[in-house]
Amino acid sequence: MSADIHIIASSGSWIEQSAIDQLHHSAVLEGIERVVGLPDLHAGRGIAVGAAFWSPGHVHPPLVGSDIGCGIALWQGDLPLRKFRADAAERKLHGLEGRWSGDAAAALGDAGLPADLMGEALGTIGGGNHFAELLRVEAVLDEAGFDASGLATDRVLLMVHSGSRGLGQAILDRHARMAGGSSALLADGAEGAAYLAEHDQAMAWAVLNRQVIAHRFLDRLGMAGTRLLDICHNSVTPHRGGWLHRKGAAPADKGLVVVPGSRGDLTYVVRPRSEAGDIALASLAHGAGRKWSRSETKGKLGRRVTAAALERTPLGGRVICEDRDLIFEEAPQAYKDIHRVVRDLVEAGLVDPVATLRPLLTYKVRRS
Ligand SMILES: Nc1nc2c(ncn2[C@@H]2O[C@H](COP(=O)(O)O)[C@@H](O)[C@H]2O)c(=O)[nH]1
Ligand SMILES: [Mn+2]
Repeated sequence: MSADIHIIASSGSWIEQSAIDQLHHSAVLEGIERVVGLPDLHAGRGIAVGAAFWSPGHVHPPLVGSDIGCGIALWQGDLPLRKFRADAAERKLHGLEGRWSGDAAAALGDAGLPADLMGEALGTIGGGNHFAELLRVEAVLDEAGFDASGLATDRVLLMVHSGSRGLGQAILDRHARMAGGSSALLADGAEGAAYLAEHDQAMAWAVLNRQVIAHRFLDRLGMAGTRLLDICHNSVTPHRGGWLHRKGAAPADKGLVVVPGSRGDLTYVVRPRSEAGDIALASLAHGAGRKWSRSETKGKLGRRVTAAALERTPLGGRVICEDRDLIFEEAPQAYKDIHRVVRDLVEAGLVDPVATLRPLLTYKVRRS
């Protein structure tokens, strides 16, 4: 039997057939009863990204994926925007790839995690589309919502997108090996419970990771900061008596959400509508979503654009990315139109936009 599939996107939105095919494959997995595709839907490695899946009694580790707990945190720095200098910030952002010099064991212990749980990777962004980005408020779209958000128009903001690094991958691999052919685990069986316990640790580790990354960046820039939100978009959590898998989907039941476009486009801060009910499985788009795969992007841009040109963005932002392949793979052109994605969420009655944010400097990786 196939689950009910609901896709939230207008007819003009960019949704590839391969992503819809992947939703159909997931819809026949054991115990899956509801599937929702969000406007950032795109094909992933076997499982569509930008989607939510609900089952009354089964948990499927592949529907969360390898980067368990991946998410986005938004911090507000105490540096007044008028004092921000991109050249100085760029000079200061060094030495962030190596091991954190803080007390990882104590930080892990304080977060309720084993003191030796991958302390060596704590506070590192990782590769792919993970990033840390400095931004400022571009426009206030809802005065009352903005006042309640804690955001200020005259401060530098820091957005951190990272996850559980190798930890989530190891958990997924272990359970995939044990499961053999089928990915279904009974949530109240021994193996399901073991996966959920490890998943919860990886979620907590990822939240702590984003916190340490933010502290490292703020510290380098000589700022203090306050965390305004932290939202996981890869998870499986209890929902309406069953289990809700989110694969690249932000929760609509945890307060304000940031929906980033790309390093060359705006980010939206949105307030989920409480009256939206469960039409989207309490989930929202977690970004713009990819329009082109990584290899496609390199091929399409390779001859037309230089790596140096990609170090500056159409909105005047800067990019620190000393990995030549990655700077192409993550080019703004590879992503869908964020304004359209957010408009689809608004038209579906799921969110009210509060503000937009403009990127000033995006940090991906340094080699030295
Ligand atoms: N502001 C920025 N947004 C970015 C950047 N790179 C990607 N993105 C957006 O984030 C989501 C994250 O997707 P995930 O599937 O990897 O979790 C992606 O869909 C883009 O819209 C960036 O450098 N800056
Ligand atoms: Mn992510």
